[in-house]
Amino acid sequence: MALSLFSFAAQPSQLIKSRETKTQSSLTPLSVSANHNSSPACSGCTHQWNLHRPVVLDEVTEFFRDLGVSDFTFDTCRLWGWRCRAKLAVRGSSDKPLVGLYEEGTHNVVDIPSCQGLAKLDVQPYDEDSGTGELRYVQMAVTLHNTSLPWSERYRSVLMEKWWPKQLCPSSSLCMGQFSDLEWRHLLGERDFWEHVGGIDVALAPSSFGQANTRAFDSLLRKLHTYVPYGTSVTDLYAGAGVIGLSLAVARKCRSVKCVEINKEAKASFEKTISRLPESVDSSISWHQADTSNEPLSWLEGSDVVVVDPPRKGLDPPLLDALQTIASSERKAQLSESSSLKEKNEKRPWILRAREAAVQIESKTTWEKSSSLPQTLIYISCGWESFKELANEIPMFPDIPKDRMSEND
Ligand SMILES: C[S@@+](CC[C@H](N)C(=O)[O-])C[C@H]1O[C@@H](n2cnc3c(N)ncnc32)[C@H](O)[C@@H]1O
Repeated sequence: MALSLFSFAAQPSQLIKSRETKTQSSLTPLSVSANHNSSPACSGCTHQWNLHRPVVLDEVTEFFRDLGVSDFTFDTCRLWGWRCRAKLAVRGSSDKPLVGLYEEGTHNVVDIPSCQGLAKLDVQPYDEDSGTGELRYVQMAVTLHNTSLPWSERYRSVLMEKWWPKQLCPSSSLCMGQFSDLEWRHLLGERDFWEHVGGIDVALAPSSFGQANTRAFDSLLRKLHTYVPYGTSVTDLYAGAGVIGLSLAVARKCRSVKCVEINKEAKASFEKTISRLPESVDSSISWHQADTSNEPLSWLEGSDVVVVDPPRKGLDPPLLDALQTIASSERKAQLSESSSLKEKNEKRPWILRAREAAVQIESKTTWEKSSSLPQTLIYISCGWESFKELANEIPMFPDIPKDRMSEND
C-alpha cells in the first residue's frame, strides 16, 4: 500500500507532504511480510532491499522539486510488521488447499508453507477453470487497538503461527472468506471489528475498503487534519466507510461532512462508526452511495475543502474536469449562480436519487445553506504513476487564509 497526501494551494511548496509506505503489493503473504528482510523474493513485492529508500523516491523528489515544492518530505513509518490486512487467493483442493498470492502475471497461487487453516475449515477451494468450488479469497485483519495483547506479541502470534490459532485469536482479529457467489462471509474471529485511527473509533467490514497499514494511515490522517481549517464544510470523495471525513468532523469541528462512495457495502461500517462519535460533535454528516464521476459538481458545491482518495488508477475524468472548472476563479461567480439555478430546476430523478443521503445526521446548530466552492483540494494517492500523469492537470486552489487555521474562529 502506498499513501501519499498532496494538498493543493496557490503555493504548493507550502503544503505538499508525502508519505510513501509501499514496500509490497496489496497482496502479501503474511509470513513473508513479518520477516521481510530474510525472505526469498515474493511475487507481491515491488522491491526487496533498501526499503527505507525505495528507488522511486529519487524520481518523486525531482518531480516535486520541478513543481517548485521546496518542503517535500518522505516518511516510511514501519518498514515491516506493518500489515494489518491481507487478501489472499484460495485454490487447490479441499484436502490440499493453497492460500497465498498469485505468481506474478498469472493466477497460480504461491502457497504459504504450512498453512493448515483451510483444511480445518473443510471448504472446497474455487477452481477458476471449471467455475466450481466455494471459497475464492480469504481476507484477514488485525487491529492495533482495543485488545489485551500488546502489538508486538499480537503480530507475531497471529502472523507467524501456522494459521490463526483460536486461543491466540484476540478479540480484534478477523478472517472473512469470499465465496463463489462473491459474498464475504465471516470465518473466524471478531464479527464486530473496530480500529482506532485519526482520533476516532472506526468499524471496518472486509467487504468495504480498509487501509492495510494502520499506523501509516493514522499518521497521514493526523497530518491531513492540519490542512483543514476549523469549522469548514468538507466533501470526502471516494470515501469508503468515511474514515477520513469522520475523523475531520471530530478533529476540525467541521460544520458539515459529506462522504461519497460507490460501494454500498461501506454504508454499514459508516453507520457503526457514527454511533461511536463523541456526543459533542455538531456537524451535519452524510454518506451517499454514488459514483463521483456522475455530476461531480453537485458534490463539490457547498464545501470549502474537498478530499479525494481515489483507487490506484486516479481521478475519474469528469471529476478532474469539475475541479478544473471550480479552480478557475473568474468562472466561480458565474458557476455558483448557474448551479443554484440548476438546483432549483433539477428534475432528473436519477440525479436527485443519487444526491439523497443514504445516511444523514443533522447538526444541532442550524447553519445557513452555503453555496461556496472548495478552496482546498487534498489528494491522497495510492498510485504514483496515475498521480504523476494527472499532476499537471490538477488545479491549484487558492491558499488557505492563515486565520482560518485557528480554532478560535
Ligand atoms: C483507496 S479507497 C479509499 C477509501 C477511503 N477513503 C479510506 O481511506 O478508507 C478508494 C475508494 O473509492 C471507491 N470508489 C472507486 N470508484 C469510485 C467512484 N467512481 N465513485 C465513488 N467511489 C469510488 C472504492 O470503492 C474505494 O472504497
